[in-house]
Amino acid sequence: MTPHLEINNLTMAYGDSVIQKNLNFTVKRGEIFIIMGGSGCGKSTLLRHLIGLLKPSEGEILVNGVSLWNTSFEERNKIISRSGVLFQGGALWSSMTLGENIELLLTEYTQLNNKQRQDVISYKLSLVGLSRYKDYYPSEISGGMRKRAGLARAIALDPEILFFDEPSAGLDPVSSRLLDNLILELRDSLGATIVIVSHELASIFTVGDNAIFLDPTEKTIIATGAPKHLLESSEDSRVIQFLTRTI
Ligand SMILES: Nc1ncnc2c1ncn2[C@@H]1O[C@H](COP(=O)(O)OP(=O)(O)OP(=O)(O)O)[C@@H](O)[C@H]1O
Repeated sequence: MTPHLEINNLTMAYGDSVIQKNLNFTVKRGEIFIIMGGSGCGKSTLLRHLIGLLKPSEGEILVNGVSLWNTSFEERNKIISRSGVLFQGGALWSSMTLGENIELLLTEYTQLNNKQRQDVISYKLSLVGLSRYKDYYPSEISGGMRKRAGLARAIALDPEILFFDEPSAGLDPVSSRLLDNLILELRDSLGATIVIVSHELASIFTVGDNAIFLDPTEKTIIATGAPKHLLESSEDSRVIQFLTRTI
């Protein structure tokens, strides 16, 4: 079966500054895949490449077997429109209610009429436990609720693949655990593939089916596998140190 994502010999750079090189990995359909590594190693940069915001210096990214950059502009936009993204902080539009935040995407990208849009908004907010908050502004709800609202917006267009950048950043341990449970529920109910940048160990071990570990010095992947398996069997001190740290 074709992997949902296939990354071949990817090198990423800002100008002359190479961030990571020779990255090779695949993400299976329906998998929760974690991109991990210490601060500044290039996790968010990789995520920005996977969602088509940045163009590789070398190598290619295949989505369902189709190269993201070796294709037409229209085809690339079509691929990108089938993915949902939750950036750090939730990134909701603060001048709009939660309902309006979702509605904007539906108006832009679908032909749904007003009644259908309201039904989708109610359904997506109910999936993340925010049914009663449709008319609230982001500033009127908690940080954990804002993350969930961002999640509702990320799934507004029924994406096949979801990308999350540090979803539990800034959350207390309880909200973080609730968000992990929600991510698992969404994977099961939507059947979506989920790619998460994270350095939160509790979250990595709870939701991760598979993972890569980026190293800032070698500037490439130094470990691949299920996080629990890496913890038990990796012999690389950098990986073990990361997976057993206490902060
Ligand atoms: N737009 C940019 N232009 C130039 N350099 C950048 C840009 N964005 C990030 N970088 C650099 O690329 C490197 C990787 O950054 P990136 O944010 O991808 O790392 P990260 O692993 O996600 O870090 P963190 O865990 O701290 O969020 C860093 O050295 C950063 O300074």
